[in-house]
Amino acid sequence: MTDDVSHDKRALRAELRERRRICTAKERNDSEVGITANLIELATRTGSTSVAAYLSTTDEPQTRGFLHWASEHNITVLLPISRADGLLDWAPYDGEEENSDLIGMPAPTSEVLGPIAINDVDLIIVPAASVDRSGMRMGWGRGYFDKTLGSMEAKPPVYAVIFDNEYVDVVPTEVHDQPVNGIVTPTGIVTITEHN
Ligand SMILES: Nc1nc2c(c(=O)[nH]1)N(C=O)[C@@H](CNc1ccc(C(=O)N[C@@H](CCC(=O)O)C(=O)O)cc1)CN2
Ligand SMILES: Nc1ncnc2c1ncn2[C@@H]1O[C@H](COP(=O)(O)OP(=O)(O)OP(=O)(O)O)[C@@H](O)[C@H]1O
Repeated sequence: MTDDVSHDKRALRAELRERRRICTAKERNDSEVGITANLIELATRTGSTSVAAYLSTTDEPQTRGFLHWASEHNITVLLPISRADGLLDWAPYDGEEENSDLIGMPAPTSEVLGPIAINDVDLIIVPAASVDRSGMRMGWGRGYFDKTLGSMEAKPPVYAVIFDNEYVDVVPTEVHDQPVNGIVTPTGIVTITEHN
């Protein structure tokens, strides 16, 4: 059973990865404007003063416009750094130079805080490959966010950032998968009530 699900996830990820890869420059630009505006709206609406987010790669929904806005509005943003043990370290966004972490994701070069630093934020913005209408999230396949979210006792709102076509009826799920409270796309914010 689980093998079928992980096969389904892999196939779906490959398809979504390819769709992101073939996006045109114009599509990327247009989506960045919307994503930034909607992330700002979400942070404002939730009155967040401290947010966990991520440094996007070229193919992901772009987060840097939001990060820049947050730093200008005295909102602390923590960014993940992948660790070999499957947990995430966190480090504050400082607009300075970036590095690559051990799996080649962009990572901050500021002071490294341990995995529990995320417990203090008001809002968590996560990357995802796809989210379904019940809030189940499928990530990129290393379980980093499932472990992180699954280990938190009191979770603030968790929103995944995806493109509109990645919000689907159902994603394949396994027992360890953690749901999100909503999604942010280039065209809007959807809050999902089921599960939460
Ligand atoms: N910008 C960004 N930073 C992030 C994440 C992210 O998704 N985006 N992460 C979120 O967790 C963590 C890194 N997670 C990753 C998870 C998988 C792969 C990866 O290369 N996956 C394979 C597919 C594996 C499969 O299909 O089973 C691949 O894409 O080829 C890379 C990073 C931490 N930092
Ligand atoms: N809470 C957990 N404890 C231990 N292992 C876990 C946990 N969550 C996920 N895993 C393991 O991580 C691997 C990847 O899981 P999955 O395919 O659900 O990742 P994902 O949700 O796509 O990734 P991510 O959360 O990094 O974006 C699986 O082998 C799974 O067994």
